[in-house]
Amino acid sequence: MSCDSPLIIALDHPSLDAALCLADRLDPERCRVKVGKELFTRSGPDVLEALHGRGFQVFLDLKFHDIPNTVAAAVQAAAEQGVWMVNVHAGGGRRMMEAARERLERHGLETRLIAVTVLTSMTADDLLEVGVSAPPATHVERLALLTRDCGLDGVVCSAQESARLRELCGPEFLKVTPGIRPQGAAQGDQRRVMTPAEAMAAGSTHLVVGRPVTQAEDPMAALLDIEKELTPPRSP
Ligand SMILES: O=C(O)c1cc(=O)[nH]c(=O)n1[C@@H]1O[C@H](COP(=O)(O)O)[C@@H](O)[C@H]1O
Repeated sequence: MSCDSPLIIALDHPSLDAALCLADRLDPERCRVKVGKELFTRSGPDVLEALHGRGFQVFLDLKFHDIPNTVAAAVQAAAEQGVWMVNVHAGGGRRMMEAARERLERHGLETRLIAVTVLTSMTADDLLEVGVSAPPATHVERLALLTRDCGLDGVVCSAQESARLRELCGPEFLKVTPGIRPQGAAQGDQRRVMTPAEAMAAGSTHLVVGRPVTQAEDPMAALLDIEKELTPPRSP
């Protein structure tokens, strides 16, 4: 099933059963889902098969970061399981990203390949501590340009960086943005956040939303509230 919603719901659950319980409360025509490290490490590829069977397009978010050959093989393995999108860390560098992209091309795999720039939990101080003295926005720009140059489909970034990246890399370049917080929602461990409407206005192409939907009493209602916020009001 294909889906044209920009919403990607992060199934950050500790077990296959818990993730499917949540997925069964969502509509695959109104969102895609993201499977991350904890869920995949616990459940393995079974979770992908179960979600595909329910009609969801899946973003496999394992943020690969290793030597080029290892990452290319991992990206191929993900794509062969039919995932819609997979990601690597842009910090892995040009040869790693090019190897991953070339591997997909060589095997005719159409999975979208994107790269994480600077995690939305990172502040300028966090970057400084790992040897990056540039402000987060500058480092994101550098990594996004490198990612585009390597022929990837887009980046994961904070919505606060989407507008600048739309200018630099063009509107077609995917800007997948976590750190989305509807008005009044708890920020949690996220630092560079925006509301869904602000993020789309800034040029994000996809919004990754976790806890504001998954922890809601009625997840589908929370998703529809976000959808409503994104739909421009009709003129009278
Ligand atoms: O790659 C990601 O999806 C990601 C990158 C990033 O920089 N920040 C970030 O929060 N994420 C993921 O996006 C989701 C955000 O979840 P919430 O903070 O609960 O909305 C989590 O699954 C994170 O792993």
